[in-house]
Amino acid sequence: MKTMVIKVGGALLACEQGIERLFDTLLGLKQGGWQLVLVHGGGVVVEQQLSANGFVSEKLDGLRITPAAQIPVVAGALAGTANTALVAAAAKAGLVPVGLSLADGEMVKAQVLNESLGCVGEVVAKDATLPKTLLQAGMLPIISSIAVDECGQLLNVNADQAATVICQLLGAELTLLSDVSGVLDGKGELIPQLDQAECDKQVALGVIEGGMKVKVEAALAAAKTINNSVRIASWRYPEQLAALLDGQPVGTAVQP
Ligand SMILES: Nc1ncnc2c1ncn2[C@@H]1O[C@H](COP(=O)(O)OP(=O)(O)O)[C@@H](O)[C@H]1O
Ligand SMILES: CC(=O)N[C@@H](CCC(=O)OP(=O)(O)O)C(=O)O
Repeated sequence: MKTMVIKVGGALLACEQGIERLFDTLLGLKQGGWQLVLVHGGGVVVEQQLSANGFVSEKLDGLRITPAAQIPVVAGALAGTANTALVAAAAKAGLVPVGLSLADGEMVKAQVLNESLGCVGEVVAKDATLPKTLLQAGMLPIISSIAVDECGQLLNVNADQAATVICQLLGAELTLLSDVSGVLDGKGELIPQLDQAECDKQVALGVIEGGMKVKVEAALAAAKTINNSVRIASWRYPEQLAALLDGQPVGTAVQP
């Protein structure tokens, strides 16, 4: 059976209608014969909860600097608030979700990415037993981007990088759904196709930056591993979800 990893992030967690439409789409894809894994971020929820706890948060090149004192709040926001909200909505839509984080079932191996970012992790694929077992049972794994390293330290992983690693783990297709309709050029127009050379050019020009730079780099890494294009599109627009359901081209195709 074909497997697709779908990643959602951005303001989705604050958009009830968006969540409902997403799971209706996932239900349609499942009925169309796809095995699905949902990987999620929730930067908006992280920011709300850090600020409610009196923390100020900063990003560096699209990655959140995560001091050790903040990781309990970040883990609570992503593996708790965001994950359970998505599990609840998936169950309501008639799917059989299982809420997980990257820390479960030895799916990945994690380590600190760079001491200067604090408790931020980088991950590589390890053992696919857990998600494969759940998929065979017809369930929908919903995975947050919280990992644990070999010392038992909780780590905050960018959710696009988390999705790439789960895609690599399963040899699955990958679709990254964001707030924006895809990668945009200097005039704000959608770039339908992007390869490494074009990506390097747009990054050097400063057209692709911040969270989108992290996303495109994660998409390129995944595309090369699976030797297939990776889609960057949006959960926001019903017509993009409909196209995804119909197997039509949508958003930006990142080419290996
Ligand atoms: N060339 C670009 N095309 C589209 N978005 C871009 C581009 N460069 C930077 N961005 C920014 O990247 C954001 C998407 O990245 P991010 O916020 O990390 O998404 P998500 O939270 O969905 O993972 C956009 O909302 C936009 O502000
Ligand atoms: C290290 C790092 O940047 N972690 C991200 C994890 C969540 C995420 O990636 O959320 P989106 O997909 O909504 O952007 C963060 O703390 O915001």
